[in-house]
Amino acid sequence: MENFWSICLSRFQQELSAQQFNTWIKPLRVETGEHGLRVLAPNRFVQQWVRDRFLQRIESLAEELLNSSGRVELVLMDHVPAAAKDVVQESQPVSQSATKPAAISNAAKSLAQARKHAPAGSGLNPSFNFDNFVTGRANQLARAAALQVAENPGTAYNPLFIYGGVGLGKTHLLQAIGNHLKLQRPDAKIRYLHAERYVSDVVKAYENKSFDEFKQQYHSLDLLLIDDIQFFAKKNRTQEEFFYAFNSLIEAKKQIIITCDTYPKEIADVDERLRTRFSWGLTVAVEPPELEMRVAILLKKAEAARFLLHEDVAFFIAKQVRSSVRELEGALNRIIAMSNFTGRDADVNLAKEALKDLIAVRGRQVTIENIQKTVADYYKIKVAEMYSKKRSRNFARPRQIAMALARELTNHSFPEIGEAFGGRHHTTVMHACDEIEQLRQNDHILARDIAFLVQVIRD
Ligand SMILES: Nc1ncnc2c1ncn2[C@@H]1O[C@H](COP(=O)(O)OP(=O)(O)OP(=O)(O)O)[C@@H](O)[C@H]1O
Repeated sequence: MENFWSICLSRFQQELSAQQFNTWIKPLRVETGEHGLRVLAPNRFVQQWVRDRFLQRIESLAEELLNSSGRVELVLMDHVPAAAKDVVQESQPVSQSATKPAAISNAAKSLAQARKHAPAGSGLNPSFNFDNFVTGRANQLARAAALQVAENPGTAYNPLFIYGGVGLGKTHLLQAIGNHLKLQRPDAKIRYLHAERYVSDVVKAYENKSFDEFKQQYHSLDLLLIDDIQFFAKKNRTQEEFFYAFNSLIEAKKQIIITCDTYPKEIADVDERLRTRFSWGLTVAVEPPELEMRVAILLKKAEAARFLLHEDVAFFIAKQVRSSVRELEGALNRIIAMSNFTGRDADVNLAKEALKDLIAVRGRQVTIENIQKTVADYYKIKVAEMYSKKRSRNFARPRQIAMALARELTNHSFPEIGEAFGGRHHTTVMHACDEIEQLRQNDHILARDIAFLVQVIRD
């Protein structure tokens, strides 16, 4: 079953955007049910969404890979007593087994009871915790702050704002905080949600004229964990509601933790008063992990999957996949799947084969031209300024960054890079590389920009 699911995950990863994959597919779990495959969703929202959009695909994968009839149950994962769980399956007609109406209504009652007495729907996924979060230079500050907040919610840093590129562990940390507090204080009202979910809750409250209920739900939390807040862009009504929720929670010394793909001041199309508030507490970055940390992550993930990963293979993967931990996981899953299906030992040759598309794409994509274009786009200047002699800082700095990235991400020599930048002398390129390296150490915004550019260039 584990093999089947890891293949499904890598298929979905290829077919969906990172955002969709992360939000809808990643939180699912699978097990063997009475009638075949059973997929568990962490909450009703995910359940509904997956049923509407992805269930058919999961069924066709089950048919293809497991030779099964393709029937898949889709049920809720947690907080639901056994009797009530049946109702969830029955009332959402994914499972076809018949239950008498009286049994349904009894079980429905117990579900309602369970909901009433359970802490506010948490949206937490217990598989993300501090123990399985690998720490290194790239994330040690973020982890320390997260742990501190999990230990002292509402008093340490409020809000805690975690930002960084895609697939670098922001959601993992957010969930780890929720799970940690849940263990310490089982009665705490904790809610994890993706910003898109908040937007859709606002829309629903609007449609149903149920803002009082909406407010009651959010303003009474002890811990609000909200993921990918950049999704609030241009959603004015959502921003307004969040502004009230934010003020009310902070005033009551309830903890808020926010993740975002960028630094608070730079979130596009979000009201200034919210952006300012996001920086009230502590803002911490997660950066792409360095080589040794990538290896450590791979070894940890392999161990969790009970797969023997040789260290040389881990180094091989870590050298190929540099930008995000999600990609690292995807690469590892491919290798595990290939090794399990062919019965071959997972050595470097097998890894090369399993990752050959990825290696080919990477090799093709990273060119000096691509770097120049990406950096120019990012800084909103013309690509021609990469070759021009203009010395104004607006052009010179992006040009230097592009040179440094060309050195870092391609095998070109200093003279070749100089040539590609309008025939500059190789010492100019060397100087640019040194200067950018210095700046990266001291200017965290620039370091963040460069980390982002590296991800885009490699993707
Ligand atoms: N330091 C780490 N140790 C162990 N696993 C990690 C680490 N960082 C990330 N991961 C894993 O990588 C995957 C992607 O991480 P996560 O979803 O938290 O990224 P993210 O930063 O929230 O991405 P996005 O911006 O796309 O939402 C997850 O499975 C997570 O468990």
